[in-house]
Formats: sequence, structure tokens, C-alpha cells
Amino acid sequence: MSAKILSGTDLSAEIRSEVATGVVEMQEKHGVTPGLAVILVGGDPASAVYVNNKQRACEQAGLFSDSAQLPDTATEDEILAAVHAFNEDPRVHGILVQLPLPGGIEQHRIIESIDPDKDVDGIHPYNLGKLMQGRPDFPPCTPAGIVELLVRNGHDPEGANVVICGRSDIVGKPLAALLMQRGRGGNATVTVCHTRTRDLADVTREADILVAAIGRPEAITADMVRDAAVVIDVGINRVDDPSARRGYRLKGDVDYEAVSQKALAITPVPGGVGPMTIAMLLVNTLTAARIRIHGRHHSG
Ligand SMILES: Nc1nc(=O)c2c([nH]1)NC[C@@H]1CN(c3ccc(C(=O)N[C@@H](CCC(=O)O)C(=O)O)cc3)C=[N+]21
Ligand SMILES: [Mg+2]
Repeated sequence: MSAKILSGTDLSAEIRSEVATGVVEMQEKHGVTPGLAVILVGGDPASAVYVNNKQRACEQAGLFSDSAQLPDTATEDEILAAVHAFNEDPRVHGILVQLPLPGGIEQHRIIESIDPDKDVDGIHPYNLGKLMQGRPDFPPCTPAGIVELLVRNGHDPEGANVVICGRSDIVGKPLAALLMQRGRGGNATVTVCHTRTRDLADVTREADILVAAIGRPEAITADMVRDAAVVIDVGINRVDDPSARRGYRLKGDVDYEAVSQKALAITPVPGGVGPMTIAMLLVNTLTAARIRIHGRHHSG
């Protein structure tokens, strides 16, 4: 068997065009253009790629976009000042601070300084609290993108055994919360694995839906996957490859060649979860603009 490919490239284009329609409607009805600001600290080349992709996606969907690029020597106060400026900027409805921040910066202080109404990443404690209550305004973008990939491709997680490998604050933990909540995209039975999990393969083999968010190339091998599982690969690892145009290749956390022989469906890397993350960032920015107009309770 060869797995069906779950294309994040295609689905993200569909979602971005839904956002574009929403933007036009908002401009006509309210004279408001939703805006997203990205704060990037330091010169990590992969991060710069994402920031550029985000800007381009904003322009294509008709959103206003801005960014602040700070050197990796920036102090906590300088980063706080950048956040503050966007908190106060009426053209900006959503703020994303690219993580991780350089060592020595107290990340939680920065995140807590973001206006929760502009926290389109959904990582401020207030928004994470609402997520845990099953009523998120801004579901974190990568988890939200994964849920859309599943639901819109006919792999509803309801009743399924979902195993998530990785317990990060930005992927594993919020994804578990989304999948276990009541309602659309939820009602799954969720297991979260991590570096201290005993007999990882024994756990992953029970998964109807397996999510790899580990950060190590090809960590998930075919023997760890149940026949006909749906496999979601969150990893975006740069692996040196002198024969490649840019000197590296992107590899997921899943051994794609082998696992795609066994799985029912699988996301590719690139072209899977990555583009969905950006699409959901635009969705959340449109939501943030709706909230500014109508309030938190009328944003549905
Ligand atoms: N506060 C915060 N929120 C984030 O959502 C966040 C973050 N920090 N820090 C970094 C990670 C990583 N991330 C990606 C988004 C899109 C692609 C993406 O579009 N990837 C393309 C390939 C891009 C390439 O060529 O490198 C793909 O998978 O097809 C990748 C990675 C968001 N992150
Ligand atoms: Mg407010």
C-alpha cells in the first residue's frame, strides 16, 4: 500500500483564499484591514525564511503586515519595547514573536507582555487557559493546522487513538488540548509521549493517528507505525546535502519512504504542516480583527 499524501500546500491555499474573502468583507463592512506583526530576534536563517513566508502570505490574502527585526544581542527591554509598540499600533491586530528567543531572554516575560487580544499564536497564559477550557479564541497555529488537515481530509479524530510524540508548549501540549476537547476536531483519546517515555514504539504502534513533533530527522521508523495509521509529520529538520541547491534538504521527523508504504495517509515535508501553520496564523489574525470590532463573545 502507498499512503495518500495529505497536502498542506493545497489545503493552506484553500484556507488562505477563505481568509482573503473574509478580509474583503471586513473592508467593505467595517473599513478595517486586518494586520499582522512579526517580531524576529537574531539572525537564524530558518526563522528568516518563515518570516518572509508569512509576509508573502499576508500580502496575498490582503492583510497588512509589518515586522521588527532585532539583533541577537537585543536586551529583554528592547524586545519588550517592540512588543509594546505593536500592542499600541491600531493597524496591527495580531502579533507573533518568533520562538525560541536567544538565550538569556526570559521568554515568559515577553509572551506575557503581548496583549492577549493580539496573541494570534495563542501562547499567552490567558489564551492557553481558555484553550484548556475548550473555548480558545486563538488555537495555536500548528495544532490548529493539524486539526484542519485531519478533519478536511476525512480523518476526523473523534473516537480515535491519537499519539503525539513531543510535549512542547507550542505544538504537543496545545494539540493534545484541541484533540481532547468536545466539538469539531476533538473527542479523541490522546496520549502524549516525550523523551522519558518507556518503550516509545509500543505506544506509537497503538496510534490510529500518529503525530511526530520531536525535532529529530526520521525519528519515527516504519516499525513504530500501525498498519493504515494516519501520520502527521511536524518536523522541519535541515539536513546537510552538498548536492542540493541550498546545501541542505528538509527532512521530517518521520522516515517518509518506509512509513508511507505502511500508512493510510501521511503529510509530506516540505508541503505538509508548515504551510498550514502560516494559513492558521492568517485565520487567527482575521479573528483578532473581528474581536476588535465585535468583542470576544461575538467572534465566531
Ligand atoms: N511563536 C512562534 N510561532 C510559530 O508558529 C513558530 C515559531 N514561533 N518559531 C518557529 C516555528 C517554525 N514555524 C514554521 C512555519 C512555517 C514553515 C513552513 O512554511 N515550512 C515550509 C518550508 C519552508 C522552508 O523552505 O524552510 C514547508 O514545510 O513546506 C516552517 C516552520 C513556525 N514556528
Ligand atoms: Mg484589550
